[in-house]
Amino acid sequence: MKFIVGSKNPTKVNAVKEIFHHEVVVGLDVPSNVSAQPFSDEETMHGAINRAKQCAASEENCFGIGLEGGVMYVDDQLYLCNWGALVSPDGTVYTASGARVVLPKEIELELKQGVELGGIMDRFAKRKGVSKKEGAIGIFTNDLLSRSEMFAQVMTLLKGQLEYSRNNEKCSG
Ligand SMILES: O=P(O)(O)OP(=O)(O)OP(=O)(O)OC[C@H]1O[C@@H](n2cnc3c(O)ncnc32)[C@H](O)[C@@H]1O
Ligand SMILES: [Mg+2]
Repeated sequence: MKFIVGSKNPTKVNAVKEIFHHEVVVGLDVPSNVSAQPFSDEETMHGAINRAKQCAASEENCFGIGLEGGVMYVDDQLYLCNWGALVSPDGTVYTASGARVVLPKEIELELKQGVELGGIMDRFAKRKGVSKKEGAIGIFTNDLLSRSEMFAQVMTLLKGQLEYSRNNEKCSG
């Protein structure tokens, strides 16, 4: 079965390949239909769902996957957040969120001025292409957890939910 991921970002495509390693996995650029820099759990989740639905609709009988990064407040502290969505060929939508990490105040201030986190992170970490490699989560965990590993965890949550619902359908059917 083919898995179409709504991004060409290697951290996302590789995470799906790692978890669905027996399947055909391809990246497809589709719009998230939310802000380039989502600013809440809800907006980030909808970005993931929008991407997954477009991927699932792009071909017959395939799975669509959307992975979306964003930021969200808990009280007055800004966190990095991540969401994933999987749409099965029958149109069922599964969602899961990833690990969160606190973002420093100076990054929050730049984000509030409308700058995307990807660009901010490169300047902050004095590295290039952070969003396509270790990610903000890699930088702020001293490279203990990469963006790809975090997305792989989200994919595990989605795969597990898909398997759970298939097993339960069998039991009740
Ligand atoms: O091509 P796409 O799939 O859009 O990949 P992206 O890197 O832009 O990823 P998102 O749209 O999901 O993320 C929204 C913004 O937040 C940035 N971002 C999210 N998580 C990040 C992370 O862990 N490290 C660096 N930037 C991150 C990202 O670069 C974007 O500017
Ligand atoms: Mg983006």
